[in-house]
Amino acid sequence: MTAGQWTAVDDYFNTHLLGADPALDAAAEASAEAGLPAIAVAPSQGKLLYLLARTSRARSILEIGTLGGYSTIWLGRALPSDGKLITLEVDEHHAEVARENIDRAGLAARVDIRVGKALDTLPSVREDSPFDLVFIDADKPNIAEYFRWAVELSRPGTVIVVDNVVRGGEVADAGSEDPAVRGVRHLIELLSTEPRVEATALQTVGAKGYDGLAIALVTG
Ligand SMILES: C[S@@+](CC[C@H](N)C(=O)[O-])C[C@H]1O[C@@H](n2cnc3c(N)ncnc32)[C@H](O)[C@@H]1O
Ligand SMILES: [Mg+2]
Repeated sequence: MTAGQWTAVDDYFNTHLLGADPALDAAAEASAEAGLPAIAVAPSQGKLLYLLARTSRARSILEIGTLGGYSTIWLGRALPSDGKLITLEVDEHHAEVARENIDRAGLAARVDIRVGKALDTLPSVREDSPFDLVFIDADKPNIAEYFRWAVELSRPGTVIVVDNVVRGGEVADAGSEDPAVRGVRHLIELLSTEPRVEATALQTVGAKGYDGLAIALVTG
């Protein structure tokens, strides 16, 4: 299997299962033009988030790591018109680009972007909890701490999704000194010992390369 094949299969699935999407295409283009890094979820992963939110009938969503709002738009679309999504972003420029993208997608009324380090802004979202779905996609060294917060802000039935847990396969290396790998390994340890969740993790390939995500259900 080559990266070319992964991309071809992604293109094939996306053409048939996702179709044209002017608002998301515009968000991706505006983000690239504004100089944001190309680290948003892939379209098929965005749709997975959307489907998970629909499946769990989410009315309130918390996202950690907004970038240009690409995943925010997917998640925001899954909400009913009176639903709410809070997204946390440290970079004011990213947040500004996201605001425009989310506005263009017609979701401004449902989405609240809070700027600051997530560990500083998370206490402020306690009053909006419990959330029905939490998507963690920010800096990886703090990923376990974000997961702890996600569980605190959940109820039984909440779905927690954590992106980018494979780190090019290095996650299996117990000796890695990469802070992102160590952060993810800390998360996996927490997932295996936290009695209030059941979890799994999946490796993924596609146009955006090799990576993976963890999914947890809060059970107690
Ligand atoms: C991978 S990107 C998010 C991609 C986005 N979820 C998507 O798929 O469209 C990670 C984002 O987290 C932000 N970030 C990094 N450290 C952060 C922190 N301590 N608190 C909040 N956001 C942070 C970065 O600025 C960046 O915009
Ligand atoms: Mg990600």
